[in-house]
Amino acid sequence: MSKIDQLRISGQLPSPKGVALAVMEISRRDDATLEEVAKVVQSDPALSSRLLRLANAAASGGRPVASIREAVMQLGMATVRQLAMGFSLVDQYLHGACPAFDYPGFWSHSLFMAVASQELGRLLRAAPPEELFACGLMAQIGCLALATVYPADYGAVLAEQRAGQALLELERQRLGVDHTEFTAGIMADCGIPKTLAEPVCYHEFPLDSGFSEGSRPYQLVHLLFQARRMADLGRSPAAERQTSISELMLLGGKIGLDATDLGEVFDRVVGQWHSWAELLKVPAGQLPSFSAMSTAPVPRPEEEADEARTRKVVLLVDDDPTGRLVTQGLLSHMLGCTVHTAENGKEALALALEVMPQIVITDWRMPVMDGLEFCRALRATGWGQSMYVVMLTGEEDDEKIIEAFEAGVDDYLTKPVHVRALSARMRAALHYVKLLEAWENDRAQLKQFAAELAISNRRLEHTAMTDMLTELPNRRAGMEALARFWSASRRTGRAVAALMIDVDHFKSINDRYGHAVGDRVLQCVAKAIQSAARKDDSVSRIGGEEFLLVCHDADARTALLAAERLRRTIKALRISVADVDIHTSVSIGVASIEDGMQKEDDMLNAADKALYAAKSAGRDRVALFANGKSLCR
Ligand SMILES: Nc1nc2c(ncn2[C@@H]2O[C@H](COP(=O)(O)OP(=O)(O)OP(=O)(O)O)[C@@H](O)[C@H]2O)c(=O)[nH]1
Repeated sequence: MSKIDQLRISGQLPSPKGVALAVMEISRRDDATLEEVAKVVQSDPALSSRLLRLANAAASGGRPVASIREAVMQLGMATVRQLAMGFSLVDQYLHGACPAFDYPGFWSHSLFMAVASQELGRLLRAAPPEELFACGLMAQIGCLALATVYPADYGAVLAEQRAGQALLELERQRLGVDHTEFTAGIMADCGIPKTLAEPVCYHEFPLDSGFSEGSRPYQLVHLLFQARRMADLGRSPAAERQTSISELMLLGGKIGLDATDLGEVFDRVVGQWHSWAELLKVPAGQLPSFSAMSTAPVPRPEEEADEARTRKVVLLVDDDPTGRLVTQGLLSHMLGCTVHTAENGKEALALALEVMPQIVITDWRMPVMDGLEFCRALRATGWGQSMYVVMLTGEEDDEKIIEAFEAGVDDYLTKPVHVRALSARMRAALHYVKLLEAWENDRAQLKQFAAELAISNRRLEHTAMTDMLTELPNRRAGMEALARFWSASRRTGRAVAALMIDVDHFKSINDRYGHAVGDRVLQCVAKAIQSAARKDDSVSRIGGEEFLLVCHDADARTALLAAERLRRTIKALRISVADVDIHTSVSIGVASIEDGMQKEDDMLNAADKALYAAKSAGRDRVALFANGKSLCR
């Protein structure tokens, strides 16, 4: 004999009493009439008013139902029996022996589920709404039964249960039986037909039911699951409501309920829940309207506040409008993403370029361009490389999944989309996006550092190679230029010449006018040399009042002519500083590349010798050193 049978025989299982029991007995007889049932019901004022209320709700819009007989006729014998049972149980078990079991809370939740089942049933025409009311009310009666029969052990089970953990496993471990078995047993005792009792027993895990999609039990089990989730929302903390709403929207899509219908049903259910709770003396908390809850900002922990400010952009591609709407709702409400939607890959590709999403969630099978083609096209672009792509698929086949990964998807999610699976996948996607952002940030910073470094290196280099007074290349730069010109000449066979220019009697300018005026004279001479030189020649300041001009493609004659021109230019300079006009002159030593010269220094030394000759010859003149001799002009 099963545990339940033993308990039933010993009278320990929760069971209806009084009028409900009598209704049950009568309705079991084949010759029972509605009049008999009505008569018994009338003897219980509480039951009478409750049945009248339901009958009037069922007849909404029509003539009000005033008599119990009419109410019983309207509801039908089976429904009256089920309701009588349910109400009888509520009345008897508002308190109990298990201190850990929240009896009023249990009935409040069951009542919410009853009203939600009824209203969903009315909308979807899945079963008579009043029968669904009774089913909703009794859907978790097994929990009450376990708390009643095993108060201590069940208390321990409840204490052990972690947030979000299903009770069934714990119950089986501790008690050797779970609440769904008790629910099934009690529903059978109450005469609830198997066609209703079975979906009720599977309502917590509809996917385990194995009911074929589209069948009536399938519809019922999902309807009850939806009703259960609505009831769960009734008691969930404010911070979790948006997640629950998103899940409800997802589930609603499965039973053909769009977001507007769902919102309307939910608000209606809450209203009825309150008046039923008053009637049955069970608590019912206050709830904001469905739309208020779905648009309320989600309270987030401190560390997530930044993330909330920078909403992630998601592109959702799905040709199924319901699936798209539901997933969009989950992404925006639950995860705070900005969601753009497209109906096929082609449309999505254009939209991706426009909105640059960080995450792409795409269906596989779509008209025009399917998810696989879309993903390949996206990955072929430069800008689509770093987007995180999740493929929605009904395919479980490994080969197919591999094909998707080869097309460039980062992850996949099996359809129908479940809220927990979507959240888990989105967690991974958001983690990737966060890392990518951090990396891009680092890269941008590195780029900036590199640019700053390059600028400062250029500045340093400029400083190291430039004479600060005249802003001409300094000696080091002048020597490097000389070496370059020399090598180029060697390579091309073209001539090269060096002109060493020295300001005459510069010391006396310093002595007479002061250092600052001397500086000014040096600047003016430097400028004059620079202006006289050809664009590609090299001018540098190689000593205090000494400059070097290196001319490419210049033989001795050309260099001499240039030097003479330069000497005259400087001689003609009128340098005005502090109301004084200063005139100066330069001596220039010229040398050009000659046979026998081994390196650039040989030419430089030759120019130096020529300069010495020019100075010695009286200054303000040009001298050439060629073939081992200096010649002054
Ligand atoms: N104002 C100023 N004077 C400088 C600078 N660099 C070197 N001098 C001066 O330039 C003068 C060079 O004098 P000298 O080497 O005797 O040459 P000089 O007077 O031009 O005589 P000759 O070259 O023989 O014509 C020195 O008095 C240095 O102090 C500078 O940057 N600014």
